[in-house]
Amino acid sequence: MLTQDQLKLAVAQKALEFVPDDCIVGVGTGSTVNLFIEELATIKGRIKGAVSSSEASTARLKAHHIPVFELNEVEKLEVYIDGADEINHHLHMIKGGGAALTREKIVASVADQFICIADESKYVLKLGKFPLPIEVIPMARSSVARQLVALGGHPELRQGVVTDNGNLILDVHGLTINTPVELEEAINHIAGVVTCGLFARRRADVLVLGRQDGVEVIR
Ligand SMILES: O=C(CO)[C@H](O)[C@H](O)COP(=O)(O)O
Repeated sequence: MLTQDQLKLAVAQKALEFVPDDCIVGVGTGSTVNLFIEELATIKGRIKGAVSSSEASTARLKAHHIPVFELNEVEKLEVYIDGADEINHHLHMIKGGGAALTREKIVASVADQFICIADESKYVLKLGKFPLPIEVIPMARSSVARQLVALGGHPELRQGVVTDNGNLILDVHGLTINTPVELEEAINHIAGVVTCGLFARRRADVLVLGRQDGVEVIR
């Protein structure tokens, strides 16, 4: 029986197959991506560098002497590699467990291919068991929370967390997510919401899924 960490390592290693030579790689955030950064360091001679989605990933990339580019210096990325908190068979995701959702969504938006790396515990029939993270401008915390309650959710302020952008995270429990694209748009239209952790409009293109019987690639 492989542990969750062993499954994460297996998908982090497999993800190298999706990294083209001479490219700048979009790099996500989280424990699975941390393992991917270790793997990326072993092939750093064949890439130009990375665009990072968080201060935490930037620090890890730099510690491995992988050049980190500002997104503003780069027109597009061939590939963006990131984890997820939940992913369904449409490759819609919930992300933001590491509070990096806004920068993740921005970097993912300029990538040709979004490769999601995840262990099988993340693969779900229906999104929503994992509370939906939403990045909120601090002054709008209460007004946004009230509108999320009107949508059927139970928002909870993530204690002690300030995002890399200086904002807050509301974790919304109990939402029924029947139509992820529509819900993502509805939440993103609430004044004061910076980004919602649904990645449905820009879903993953490939899921590299770590299972007990091997790594499965789902497109
Ligand atoms: O969205 C994220 C960070 O904002 C991560 O991708 C997500 O939380 C999964 O993290 P982990 O690989 O540690 O399970």
